[in-house]
Amino acid sequence: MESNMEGNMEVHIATDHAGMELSAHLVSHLRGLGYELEDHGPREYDALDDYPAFCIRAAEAVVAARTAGRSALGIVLGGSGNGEQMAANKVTGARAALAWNVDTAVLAREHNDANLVALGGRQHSLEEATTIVEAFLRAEFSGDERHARRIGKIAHYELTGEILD
Ligand SMILES: O=C[C@H](O)[C@H](O)[C@H](O)COP(=O)(O)O
Repeated sequence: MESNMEGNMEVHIATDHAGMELSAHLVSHLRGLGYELEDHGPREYDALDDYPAFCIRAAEAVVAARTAGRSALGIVLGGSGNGEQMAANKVTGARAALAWNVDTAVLAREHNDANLVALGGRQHSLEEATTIVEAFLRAEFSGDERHARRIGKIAHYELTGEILD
């Protein structure tokens, strides 16, 4: 049974240069709250770095942990969060949602069972982004049949190429 209790939750984080300040802040803040943080980089600031590898590695780690039965969520950061979300969503089993306020973050968990959140570091203050991320990590999937059914249709297409109406 998954639990979103801080002490029981792996959080995989990745960014590019545009989200590095936010990433460093979140790593330290979330560790302080008791989350088990794994930082997928980058290690050093490089204004010409490319987000796909960092985000794909974080998404792979989230999917692997959840497949192994562990509680895990991911955070991918960039200037807008757009490309980071796209990259993470190329990993089979990843459901990365771009959140821009607390509501979209909570709905991503409650309705879409998102396992990663994407955020734009250039779109929020550190405080606002932290509030959004915390809301995402604390929210839970509702489990409602209609939401599970819709997520199932996405997964079915991902795995088979068949579109279910
Ligand atoms: O979707 C992509 C992200 O927002 C990137 O962080 C952004 O494109 C990086 O922009 P730049 O290379 O101009 O710093």
